[in-house]
Amino acid sequence: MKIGLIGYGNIGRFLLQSINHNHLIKDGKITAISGRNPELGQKIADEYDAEYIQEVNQLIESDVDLVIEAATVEVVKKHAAAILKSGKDFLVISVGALADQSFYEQLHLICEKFGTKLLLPSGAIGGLDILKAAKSIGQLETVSITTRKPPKALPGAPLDQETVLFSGCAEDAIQKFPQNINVSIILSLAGIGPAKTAVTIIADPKVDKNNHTIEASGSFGKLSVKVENDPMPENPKTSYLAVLSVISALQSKDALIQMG
Ligand SMILES: NC(=O)C1=CN([C@@H]2O[C@H](COP(=O)(O)OP(=O)(O)OC[C@H]3O[C@@H](n4cnc5c(N)ncnc54)[C@H](O)[C@@H]3O)[C@@H](O)[C@H]2O)C=CC1
Ligand SMILES: O=C([O-])CC(=O)C(=O)O
Repeated sequence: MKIGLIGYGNIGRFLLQSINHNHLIKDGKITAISGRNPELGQKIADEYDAEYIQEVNQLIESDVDLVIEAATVEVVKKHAAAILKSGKDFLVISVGALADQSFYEQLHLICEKFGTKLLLPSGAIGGLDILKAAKSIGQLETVSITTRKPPKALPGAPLDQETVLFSGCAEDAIQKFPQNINVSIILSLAGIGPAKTAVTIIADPKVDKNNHTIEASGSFGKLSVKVENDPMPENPKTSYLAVLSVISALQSKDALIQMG
């Protein structure tokens, strides 16, 4: 499997190391990378024996079988449709892009028509299988996520006191924190949607991990899951579990939610 990668930041670099150097994906190799900084891109491409392609449009025309996005919500919004129409599967980590229901449905139709898959790994959270089961024929009534991170992991957070930065629905949370609360959107997709999923974001100088607590209730009973994530060494905003979920999705060529 030839893989194209968009973004060579924290997650992208970890994937290059895991896949191209440590051979963690059987028969898989990142053969092309695309990103905004050509000088750095070429250097990283050389280091990992890949081709540097500046424009995503050219990556779409290349011979890769699967594209991984490890960049931003905006990149997904801009390129998802064209990637899936080109016959390539698309694995998205900035799942916040799918908060817009009409965009999500549009991609679903493209996947059906072009026989491609949108792969959405569980990212920095878990427990989504329970939500999916709970709503299969039962009633899933409430779903919430409380994210508690160190101030340095959240934009605009005061450094010295516990502060609630956001309280509202996932749809609004991802607008305000597009780099920090993608987890609320994968949770919404597995559960009751971004308008009904409750989100609280707390900056807490007393914690050193990225904590996510998910609570849900419905005809199945009640759910409570807390994950205390170690941050990535080079980007405290991102939890290590997020990149592990990408590796896991690639290893099984599967993901929690698949369209198409
Ligand atoms: N689903 C989840 O649970 C999680 C999702 N994320 C999301 O994953 C994404 C990547 O995270 P990190 O690697 O930690 O971030 P990062 O900031 O270390 O790397 C992102 C890279 O994307 C590049 N980039 C920005 N705009 C681009 C464009 N238009 N075209 C190509 N490259 C572009 C940047 O230059 C940077 O190198 C972020 O959107 C982050 O919010 C992060 C953690 C958990
Ligand atoms: O990595 C995390 O803990 C969560 C995160 O940044 C996101 O969902 O965007």
